[in-house]
Amino acid sequence: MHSLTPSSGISLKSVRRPAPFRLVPTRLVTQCAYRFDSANAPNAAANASAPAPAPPPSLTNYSGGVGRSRADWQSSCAILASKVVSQQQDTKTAGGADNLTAVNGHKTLDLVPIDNLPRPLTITDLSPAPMHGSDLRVAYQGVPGAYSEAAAGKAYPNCEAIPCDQFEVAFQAVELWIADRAVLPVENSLGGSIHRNYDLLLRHRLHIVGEVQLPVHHCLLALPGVRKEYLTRVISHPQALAQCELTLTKLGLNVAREAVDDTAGAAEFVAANNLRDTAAIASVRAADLYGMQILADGIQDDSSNVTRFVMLAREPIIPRTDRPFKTSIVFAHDKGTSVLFKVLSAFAFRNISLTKIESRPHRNCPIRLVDDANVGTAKHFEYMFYVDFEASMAEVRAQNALAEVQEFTSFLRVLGSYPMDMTPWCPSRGD
Ligand SMILES: O=C(O)C(=O)C[C@]1(C(=O)O)C=C[C@@H](O)C=C1
Repeated sequence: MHSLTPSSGISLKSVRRPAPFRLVPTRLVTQCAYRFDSANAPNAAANASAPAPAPPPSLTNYSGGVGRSRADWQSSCAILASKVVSQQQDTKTAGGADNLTAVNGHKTLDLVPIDNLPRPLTITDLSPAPMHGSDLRVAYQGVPGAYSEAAAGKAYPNCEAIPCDQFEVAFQAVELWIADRAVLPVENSLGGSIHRNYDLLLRHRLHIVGEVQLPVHHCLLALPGVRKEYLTRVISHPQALAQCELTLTKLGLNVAREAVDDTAGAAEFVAANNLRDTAAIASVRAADLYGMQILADGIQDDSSNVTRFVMLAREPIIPRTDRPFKTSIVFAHDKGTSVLFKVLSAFAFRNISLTKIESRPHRNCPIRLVDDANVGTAKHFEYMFYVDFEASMAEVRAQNALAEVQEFTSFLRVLGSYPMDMTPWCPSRGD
């Protein structure tokens, strides 16, 4: 896939927008608050699939460890935040406590956490996490005009949307306290699951705190004056290309399809490079932002094209029973798929509906060999199973179902228990 980030050498100076965040690779894993997270249990597959990373170099002298208390966590994040490189921050004064304070918004952070002693709680430790409103910083993958930005706005009206060049960066932005939430696509009604984000949900320790379903209305965008006949290439996010596959053919476009990082980034790329033979599939907002002409409107293969996004936070929300909730879990068993029926029965017996099941390769143990002296060796694939079910973790039936599931699984983690998106159905529009 092409990357359209400024690092690809393409000058985007003509388009004025905040540059997406890019982070230096670093990993930090928080502790999971859910009772059913067996990641810390001996032999847990989670440990195999998401091993606690060695502390990054700047933390190697930090004998207090990471994640033992909220205060430790904040200090660690402050240090890790100093590793953040963004184009925005490059222009600011480099290094120093002031810089970190600006990034994290915690004026009282002690940035030299040398000793083992627990740090006293401060008033900032006790303040509740922001929920809605203009102060909330929400990370998304893509550039302004991406559907993920629209999803962030739907989930948290008036939030400050923070563009990130990769999904992984959006996770890290929350872990490093640069953002309060991340909003990430997990599945589309036409294109299916966004597998990368399932894998990242497991690798990182953020919690799903909500979901939004966004009608996705695609347009074919080209530079002003360009006609369809001039086109030799259409570029967009692979999901968007997949969602418009049939319509592109129906439009009689004999063009190469090329995948890039995000839809709006595709529009920006065409505009910034004055490409008259290339169209982008993106939103109406992207057309406005990057001065593109709409050659065809509503080109998704199905008018009810919807993408489901999840909202992620450092802390889980407290599950409730006064409104419809969904719970997302991931589990594995070292005896392969034979456990699946038992797990599904645990929900069926309690009348709990499953809304989604997804399997992904078990990264640490992808193949299981079963030797039969007479016949040879069977090579079975091993999986992580992701299940969404319609119940809140505050409900006894959900707790009992998971207690039963835990008996059959070598690893079980609750990714989040959160309110379902119950907004009235309104099919895809161009706004
Ligand atoms: O490229 C974008 O605009 C995105 O927000 C990403 C994304 C995706 O990953 O599926 C989101 C919604 C649409 O389904 C198409 C693309």
